[in-house]
Amino acid sequence: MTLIDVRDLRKSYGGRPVVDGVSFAVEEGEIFGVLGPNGAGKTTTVESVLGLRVPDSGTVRVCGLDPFADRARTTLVVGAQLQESEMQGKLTVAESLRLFAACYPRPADWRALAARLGLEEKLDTRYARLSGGQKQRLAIALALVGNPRVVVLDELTTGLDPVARREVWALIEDVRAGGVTVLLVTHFMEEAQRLCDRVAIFDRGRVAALDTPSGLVARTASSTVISFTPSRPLEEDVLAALPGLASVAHHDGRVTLAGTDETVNAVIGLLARNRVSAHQLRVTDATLDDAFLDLTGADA
Ligand SMILES: Nc1ncnc2c1ncn2[C@@H]1O[C@H](COP(=O)(O)OP(=O)(O)OP(=O)(O)O)[C@@H](O)[C@H]1O
Repeated sequence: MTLIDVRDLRKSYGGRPVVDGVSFAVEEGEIFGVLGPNGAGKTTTVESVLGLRVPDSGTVRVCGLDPFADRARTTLVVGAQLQESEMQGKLTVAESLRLFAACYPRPADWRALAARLGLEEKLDTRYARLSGGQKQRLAIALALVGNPRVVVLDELTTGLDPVARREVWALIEDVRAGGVTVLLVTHFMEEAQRLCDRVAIFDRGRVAALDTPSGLVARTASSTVISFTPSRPLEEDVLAALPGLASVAHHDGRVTLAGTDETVNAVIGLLARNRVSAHQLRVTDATLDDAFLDLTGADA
């Protein structure tokens, strides 16, 4: 069942299109990632899904509701952690969670949620006194406290340390196991690769590619990376003639080739024929990072 349906969404600011015909559908129980360079239109899109921005044209449905026209009902089924949010500085963590829980007919147990997000020691701390990472955890807890069917998380783990980031990933996996559908905007490739069932890569207001993380990686010209230190230098034109080769790099006597399985087999044959031994030969799969760069020509 489709829970988020976005069709031909368009939005311009000052005559400049920033979302330029975006379409995608998120199925129930999915963790759907939205990736893209800065300014690609990700936040504008997800805030349209939340009914916080009015698109110029196109349609958005969340759990069958129009999030703008049906704002009140939408807020009961959709939780959100926005890229930037602020609570009243004097409210404590417990007060914020109680306040939000009171807005929903079927709230989660906010104490358990606070504990899960490592906030139990901070329940009596005022918002203004929380660290950036603690504010971020509270924002995630507030997104989940209404027991939503869909949760939209914009830069979920920005500002969290690596340990906290992994804890939050485990929490999101639990949330999904509980049947919640997740729309996740992220700049962290590892996060997308680890958590997301499917990913839409945004580029200049459009969806440049939409697939599973492994499907996106498989599409890159350089799906395999081979690196080794040859016992003697190999001729550049011989390397350049390798089948399936996407790129060659040299660093400190080490050769790094990006290519395909065919390239790996050809390199092994080449080394054997030339009686060149390869020290520390490594063959690794390309990552979502490589796919992202291939598709957008930009860094995340
Ligand atoms: N309210 C606004 N008024 C004018 N321009 C805006 C407004 N909101 C966003 N933009 C512009 O729209 C473009 C897309 O912004 P958006 O925040 O959707 O991108 P993003 O992909 O989420 O970027 P980031 O990764 O940096 O968060 C940007 O160029 C931004 O400057």
